Amino acid sequence: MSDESRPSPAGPPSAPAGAPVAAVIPAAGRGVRLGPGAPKALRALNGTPMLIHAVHSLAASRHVSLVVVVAPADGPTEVKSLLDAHALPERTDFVVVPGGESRQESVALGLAAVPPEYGVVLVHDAARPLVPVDTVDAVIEAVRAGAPAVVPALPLTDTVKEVEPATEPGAPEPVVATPERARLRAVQTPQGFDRATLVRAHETVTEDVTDDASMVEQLGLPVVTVPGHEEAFKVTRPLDLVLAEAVLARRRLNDGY
Ligand SMILES: Nc1ccn([C@@H]2O[C@H](COP(=O)(O)OP(=O)(O)OP(=O)(O)O)[C@@H](O)[C@H]2O)c(=O)n1
Ligand SMILES: C[C@](O)(CO)[C@H](O)COP(=O)(O)O
Repeated sequence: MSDESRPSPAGPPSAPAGAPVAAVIPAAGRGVRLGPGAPKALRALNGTPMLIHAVHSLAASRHVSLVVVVAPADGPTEVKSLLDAHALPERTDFVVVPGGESRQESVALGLAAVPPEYGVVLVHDAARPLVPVDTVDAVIEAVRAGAPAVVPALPLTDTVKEVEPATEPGAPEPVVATPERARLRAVQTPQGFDRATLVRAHETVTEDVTDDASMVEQLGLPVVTVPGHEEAFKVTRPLDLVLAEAVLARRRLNDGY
């Protein structure tokens, strides 16, 4: 454990009280599941790039004083111009770094650009552009209260089956088990961390994972949930673009966003 963490002889490492908060936004993915086009984070939602919506959502929290955007490997200049072209809160600093081949690598590159004084680090998918600020703040509050890792989570509405994956696309897959749905959660971002814990997780875990919190689980440290939000959904497939634009239209009607 690094000296940056709060001394905690009896418990897990935790962020120093009142530690400043940085957000790392991985935005370097191609968006293959969305279909052909520009990198997903640069595609427009109601005329504004998804990434700009995501940056606004994180910078809306008065606790977030640094945002590190992890751009497509060949796109930092374009992303810097995009950030310059949009009005963003003056109390927040913005940094852009090039991303890697996988989400995990991109997060590690973004994390390396966070100065050590930021004791709390959020990792937020650019592909979740509409996360409400209350969700962001709930994650920050739980990390500041002493949890080394916090994830926003929602109960599932579908029943989930474990299968023996087919080797050919579309082939029937034998069902192996039906996990008890009441014990399952779908997790979202931002995921929040004591900075030293996240750095250690990225230094230690080398296998592929699909979220950062699972790396902390592998260290044997506790990860806790806070309530997620249905508007924090991930834009993954084309129908998600329709939903995101509908959410924006509803917000515009309700509060002029
Ligand atoms: N090499 C990568 C891959 C993904 N991401 C980011 O990680 C987040 C979650 O990934 P996902 O939704 O899977 O995005 P893509 O990898 O772009 O999607 P796909 O798998 O459909 O290509 C996105 O904000 C994406 O930009 C990243 O920064 N670097
Ligand atoms: C991190 C994440 O958004 C949590 O649900 C998710 O695991 C990212 O998955 P993806 O397949 O890389 O989009």
